[in-house]
Amino acid sequence: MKKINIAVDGPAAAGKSTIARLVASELGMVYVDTGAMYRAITLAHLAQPVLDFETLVQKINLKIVNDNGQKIYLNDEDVSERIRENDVTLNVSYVASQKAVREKLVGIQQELTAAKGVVMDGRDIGTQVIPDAELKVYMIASVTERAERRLKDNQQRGIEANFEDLVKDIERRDHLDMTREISPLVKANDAIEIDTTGMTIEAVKDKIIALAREIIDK
Ligand SMILES: Nc1ncnc2c1ncn2[C@@H]1O[C@H](COP(=O)(O)OP(=O)(O)OP(=O)(O)O)[C@@H](O)[C@H]1O
Ligand SMILES: Nc1ccn([C@@H]2O[C@H](COP(=O)(O)O)[C@@H](O)[C@H]2O)c(=O)n1
Repeated sequence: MKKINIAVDGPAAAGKSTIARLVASELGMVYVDTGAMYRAITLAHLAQPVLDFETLVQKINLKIVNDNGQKIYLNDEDVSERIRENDVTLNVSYVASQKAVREKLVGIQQELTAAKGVVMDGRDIGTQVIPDAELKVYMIASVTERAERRLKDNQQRGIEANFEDLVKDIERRDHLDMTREISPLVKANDAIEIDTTGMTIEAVKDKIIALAREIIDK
């Protein structure tokens, strides 16, 4: 069976991580959520806001563990849930726009994908991290559907949220991610766009599995 990498990019709350995790599990591939890595560095920044980013990224110890989903450790502390809280979400796009942060994380992400067999989701995977990925998906959904999904998410996590604020935050983060100077969120020329508005999780997962199998089983 041919080993491939799958890049899944798209705006906030489009469904990337959920689907990428399911696709990786069904195909026996490794799943990497790169947003969690930017969120972990944001958490470190919030703890030491005066530290410059070049020093911060050298000082911190980031560890990703694939154990039936992905866990992320910052200086040996499991921060997988903490990074989803509102203070991190409000600051992550700013931190992710920093050159030193992107250089550090893209380097780690490229090491993780060098041996193939990875489903990686984020904003710049198909354009910057693994431009040679055998399959690239650009996942979108309407802002209202994405806000509804994130609202349910946050409620399940016990994170305070309301629909109108989520619409604003999603639009804010999309704008920041799409207009930043370094590695903006943009659909790769060879990416397949999937609009998941109104699609079930299962239907989206099956669509990507079918696309992947066309390549793997060639
Ligand atoms: N097709 C779908 N239909 C309904 N709900 C979905 C669908 N895809 C994902 N979801 C739900 O939407 C929420 C957000 O999905 P997910 O976190 O995977 O999005 P994301 O694109 O990775 O977001 P972010 O980039 O902000 O981390 C999750 O609760 C997930 O279960
Ligand atoms: N490859 C990536 C992944 C994420 N980001 C930035 O992190 C923010 C949080 O990502 P989520 O997937 O957890 O929403 C995102 O809004 C981006 O600003 C990135 O720059 N590159």
